[in-house]
Amino acid sequence: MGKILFVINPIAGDTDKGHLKNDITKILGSNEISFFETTGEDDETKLNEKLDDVSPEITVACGGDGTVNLVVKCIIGKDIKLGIIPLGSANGLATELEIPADINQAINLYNNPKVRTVDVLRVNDEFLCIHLSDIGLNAKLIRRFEGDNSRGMVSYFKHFFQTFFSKKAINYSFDFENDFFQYKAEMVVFANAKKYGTGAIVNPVGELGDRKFEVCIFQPYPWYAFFRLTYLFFVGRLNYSPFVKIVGTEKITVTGEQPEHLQIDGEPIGKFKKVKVEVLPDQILVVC
Ligand SMILES: Nc1ncnc2c1ncn2[C@@H]1O[C@H](COP(=O)(O)OP(=O)(O)OP(=O)(O)O)[C@@H](O)[C@H]1O
Repeated sequence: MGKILFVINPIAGDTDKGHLKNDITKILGSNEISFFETTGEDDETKLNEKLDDVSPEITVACGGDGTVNLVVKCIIGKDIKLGIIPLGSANGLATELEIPADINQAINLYNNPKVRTVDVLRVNDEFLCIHLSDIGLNAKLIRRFEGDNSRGMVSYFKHFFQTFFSKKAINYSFDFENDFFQYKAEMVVFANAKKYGTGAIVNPVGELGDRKFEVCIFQPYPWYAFFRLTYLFFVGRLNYSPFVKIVGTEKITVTGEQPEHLQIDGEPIGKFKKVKVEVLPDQILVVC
């Protein structure tokens, strides 16, 4: 086994990671291991320097989806495999890949690593998304929550209700290279995967390595449809709702009548009127 670099986000998930390095060294003692800690500032440049220095075979994101996204940005196009130790408040990709939530079991995977190929999405020619991105309702909620120092579940639900009760639908045009349509929508999801870290299955037909992604369009619905919609969300049957359109594609440009919040892999990116998404097939080998 070649070198393994562990990228630790010390603040992810708000948990104590004091034992992490020791646990990794104990479980993987016979391997050549190095560590890199994120600071939240200029991590991409610093991690790229570390990768040049260490030349690892595997780089393991120890954190949530934001840390995974950082590692993917730095290893894409290089001959380096991705690993994940799920330590974030949102571990959407790790859950999707069925990486054990038990940290020691997740570390133990590197004693006998098996890999699978996953696609990556490129957003507005600039950002990479490996899990889920969306514009509208959810992105606005994430932006509000991230901007609140008080975090935690109480804060999350406060922002959830504030965002939910002030939601509005706007007109979007959907330009698939060989098709074009317009809909009013409250939220548009660009889904490489199936489900959010909460377990809500936004894209029942999602597959991480199918060389395409799905556009999930949430249209406005009457209040009484809320309960069925929530049920369908959690049992993975949103494609049975008349208010949700799910379309598979390799490329799309979505243009809203006004700029809307965009989030990528759980990180708020800003407001955009136009969002172009394309799949980069078979980009990453991930240990799972
Ligand atoms: N040392 C640090 N101090 C402060 N912020 C950091 C640090 N290292 C990374 N970050 C920030 O952590 C975020 C990524 O967190 P990640 O998604 O992996 O975990 P998380 O627990 O799910 O976090 P969040 O709830 O913020 O999404 C990025 O916004 C990144 O800039």
